[in-house]
Amino acid sequence: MLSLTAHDIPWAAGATLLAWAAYKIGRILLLPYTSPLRGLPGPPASSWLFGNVNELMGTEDFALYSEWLEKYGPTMKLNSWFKIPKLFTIDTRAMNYVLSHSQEYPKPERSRHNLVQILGNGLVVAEGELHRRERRIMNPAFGPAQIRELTEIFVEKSQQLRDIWWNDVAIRGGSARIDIQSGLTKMTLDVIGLAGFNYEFNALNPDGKPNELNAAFEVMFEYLSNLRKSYWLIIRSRFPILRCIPDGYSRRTAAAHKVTRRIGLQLIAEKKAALKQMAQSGEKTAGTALKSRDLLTLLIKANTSPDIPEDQRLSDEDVLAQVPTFLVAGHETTSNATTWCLYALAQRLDVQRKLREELREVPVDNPSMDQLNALPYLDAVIRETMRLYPPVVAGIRIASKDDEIPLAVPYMDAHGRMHDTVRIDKGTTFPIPILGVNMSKALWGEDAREFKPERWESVPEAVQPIPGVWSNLMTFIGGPRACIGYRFSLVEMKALIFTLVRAFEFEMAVPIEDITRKIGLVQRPFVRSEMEKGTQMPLIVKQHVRL
Ligand code: HEM
Repeated sequence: MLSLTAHDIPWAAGATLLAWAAYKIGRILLLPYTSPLRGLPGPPASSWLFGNVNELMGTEDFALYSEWLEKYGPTMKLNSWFKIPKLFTIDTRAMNYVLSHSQEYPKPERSRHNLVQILGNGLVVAEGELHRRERRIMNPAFGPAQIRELTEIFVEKSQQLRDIWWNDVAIRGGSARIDIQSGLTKMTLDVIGLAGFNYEFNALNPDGKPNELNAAFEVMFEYLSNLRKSYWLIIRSRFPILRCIPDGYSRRTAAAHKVTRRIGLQLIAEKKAALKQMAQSGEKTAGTALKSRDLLTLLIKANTSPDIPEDQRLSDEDVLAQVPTFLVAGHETTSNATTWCLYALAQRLDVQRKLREELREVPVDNPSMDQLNALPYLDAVIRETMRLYPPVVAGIRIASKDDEIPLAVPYMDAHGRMHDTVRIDKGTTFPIPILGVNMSKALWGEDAREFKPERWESVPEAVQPIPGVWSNLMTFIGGPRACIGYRFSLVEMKALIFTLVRAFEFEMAVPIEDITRKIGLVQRPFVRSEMEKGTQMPLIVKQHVRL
């Protein structure tokens, strides 16, 4: 009989570990021959090692995906490293299935880990029962009535940005090259500070002091922008065991998290005290009424409402986690979308003129939400921007069990057999190609890649089944995990475009081919010949003189 001595145990453990690793590696390497995805149509791998990875890294603007989608149909197999098959589909039924079964298709652990570094442990990363509870308590704060109340802030801050640009342009004789993205990002930070927490960032104020919360977020964004460049960060996000090794990133993000935590706790304490005072005095004074419209106050109010059973309420830690979530999720997304909107208008001067004519008809400078929503061409321009330039270009989910995903468009395998479902194994990742669906020629027609606000006068039948929460678009995705802040960002964007396009004319400052995009949390613009300057969108901004 075989007996192990104490001396043999490390060897036995080592051998078991090796056998386990060999088994795992063997299984991965055999996936091209064993995966249920192997029968799907798709492009051949350009090499055994890289699969299609190199081609996809080199593609810009989704061009290669579009080409393959046209060639292989809406559901295909792409080859990852070692030719491991990856599912890629823009099939509307498949997406609807995955998005509506959000409990069975959560976000993969590694993307949640990366999101936590920037957004905190809030709604974006919560899963299961906690997510359901958080969503129930937070939904009312993002309803139309609440956004109506916030519109005043959107308009005021848009006007502050307009006045800054107006002065910049005036001292240069009525026309100047301006990096519009920088001003827009400051504006949306100020807005989310005030509308989210009644907190003044003063980012637009040229004489304002550096803000420590803003500085903390810059550190977190540094983590994010390095995520695609640093092999160490990529490996660390895939192998959780490595995360305990301290490095510069983890030290800096931990320090930044300390700052957001301290300020978040202070804000929560202030809101609770204000609500208590309001409850005691029994009525709203003008000051408290104004303060009580911010998202955090509404969330705290909803969390203590008698409609929510005690055991369903969020802990202070859960409420605190929403502070960085609102700030990050609600800040650069909207400024980014507005940047691309002005870029699109700078290329289509006819659209810009038509829009300005509509906006100039409005007799007030401070429109309400209802006045903004009643402008049909502004609405079409925003929809078209959100279709062609979605700030978040893709999402990702992972199957928590073996499953069969239904398809609207069946696929034909290599043996000529038709399939109206795709079989997937537990652990299969499911990308949500937001940009791919928004730009699909099969769904939107041959002119899908063109900026045409007029298309919204009659949208094609084919887009009706797209499972987006807003406007047949995937921009805010759909289902129980759809963007909670979509109404907020749409009205904010309308206020910005309303104010800026009435005051200025926008033209390209560099040739169109010189503008490129890089994808981080959002797709940011860069100038090819000035990459060292970082993200920017220079446009020629001219004071609009009414004839
Ligand atoms: C143009 C602006 C915006 C875009 C394009 C956008 C896009 C998205 C997308 C695509 C998701 C889903 C991510 C995923 O599950 O993979 C999402 C979720 C979310 N967004 Fe937005 N967003 C925008 C503005 C906002 C604003 C203004 C806020 C808050 C003030 C916000 C808060 C959130 C939150 C909390 C979630 C998580 C929802 C959940 O999982 O239940 N977003 N957003």
